[in-house]
Amino acid sequence: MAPLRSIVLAGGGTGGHIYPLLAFADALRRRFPDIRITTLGSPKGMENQLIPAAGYDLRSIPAFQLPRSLNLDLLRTPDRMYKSAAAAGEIIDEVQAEVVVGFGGYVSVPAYLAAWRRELPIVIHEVNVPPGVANRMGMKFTKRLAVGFPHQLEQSEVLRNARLVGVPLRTAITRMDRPALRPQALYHFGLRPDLPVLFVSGGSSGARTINLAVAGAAKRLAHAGIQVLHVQGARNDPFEVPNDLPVPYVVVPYLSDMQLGYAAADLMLCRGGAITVAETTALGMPAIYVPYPFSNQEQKRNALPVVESGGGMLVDNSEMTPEWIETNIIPLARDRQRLAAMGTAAAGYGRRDGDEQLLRFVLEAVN
Ligand SMILES: CC(=O)N[C@H]1[C@@H](OP(=O)(O)OP(=O)(O)OC[C@H]2O[C@@H](n3ccc(=O)[nH]c3=O)[C@H](O)[C@@H]2O)O[C@H](CO)[C@@H](O)[C@@H]1O
Repeated sequence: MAPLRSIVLAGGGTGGHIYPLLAFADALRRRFPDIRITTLGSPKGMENQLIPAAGYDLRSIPAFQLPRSLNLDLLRTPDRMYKSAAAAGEIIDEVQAEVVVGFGGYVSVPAYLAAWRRELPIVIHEVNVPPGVANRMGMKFTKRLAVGFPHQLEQSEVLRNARLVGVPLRTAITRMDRPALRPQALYHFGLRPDLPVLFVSGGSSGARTINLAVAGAAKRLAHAGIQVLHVQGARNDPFEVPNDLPVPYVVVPYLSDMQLGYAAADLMLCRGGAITVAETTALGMPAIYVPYPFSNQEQKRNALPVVESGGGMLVDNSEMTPEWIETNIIPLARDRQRLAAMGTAAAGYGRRDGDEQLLRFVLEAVN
């Protein structure tokens, strides 16, 4: 099989689209050290921080906003879409890309359109049910669809014939030896080795409801001997945590080295974003999922199979209160046996080879 020489990866907006793109870029680089990897992003998304920091070439193309629901008139009318597609096409031509792989987010649509006009192979990676608007538009241009989870094949008509590849995850996470990294991670955050750690993260943007509930339960958690490592989300308002707690409660705005958080944690409290679920299960991390309530139930669908297999708990956003935490999280965090059983069940659902499986699928498309 001839080596791939040049590829364009498109995806942007939040971490949920960008981290899989980066993990896939790493897999490409490992397999084809000389490959030219060009990423397409929009001027304002998180890709502008995350992609250059990971050492990849990011090209911005003019942004245009898609509606939350699919409307095909968009493909016929707006100038801005064609301006974006022209910009994407110029980049595709310049780098002589052999294939375009998209991960969703508005910026993927012009990349799909430009690749289709050039008759280049297009591969779409989708992690949600229902699929995101951008990827659903992309499906007009290609039948090469890859998904992250088994439930997507069952629950979405348009994804029924997709290839199940899993989610490309960062090797810092998939290749991590959690027990070995734990002492360093605890030291890094100033946490104690003798008490359980609750790791709180509301996805790439943070989650206000979870932040306020956990902060409101800070005293009760601390007096029960439970430490908290709390990622508040870079753009979220700060919240008050009492400063006279008997055990550590550590607040950080964002974790670039997410593996350190996972290594320090005994139990996670999180939203149900697809990449988060892929990571917790790949690591066998017991987790309490609080799905974001305003996104077509997609986060509930992500978390439900894990919870049904015994790997976690599911809580409605409206029930996420300090009282719920006291009643449910405190006993769980202190029950090592139950945590271990949940972790084993979560690991049974998780997979670590999404990057390699997607690479295989893309190479099939090119050859
Ligand atoms: C509100 C909303 O619409 N959220 C969507 C968004 O979630 P969101 O963008 O929050 O993405 P996910 O929860 O799927 O993934 C978050 C990613 O950010 C990383 N991370 C997070 C915090 C941090 O401090 N450091 C860090 O590295 C996590 O390790 C993970 O890799 O995209 C997901 C994937 O399309 C969807 O399933 C979610 O429904």
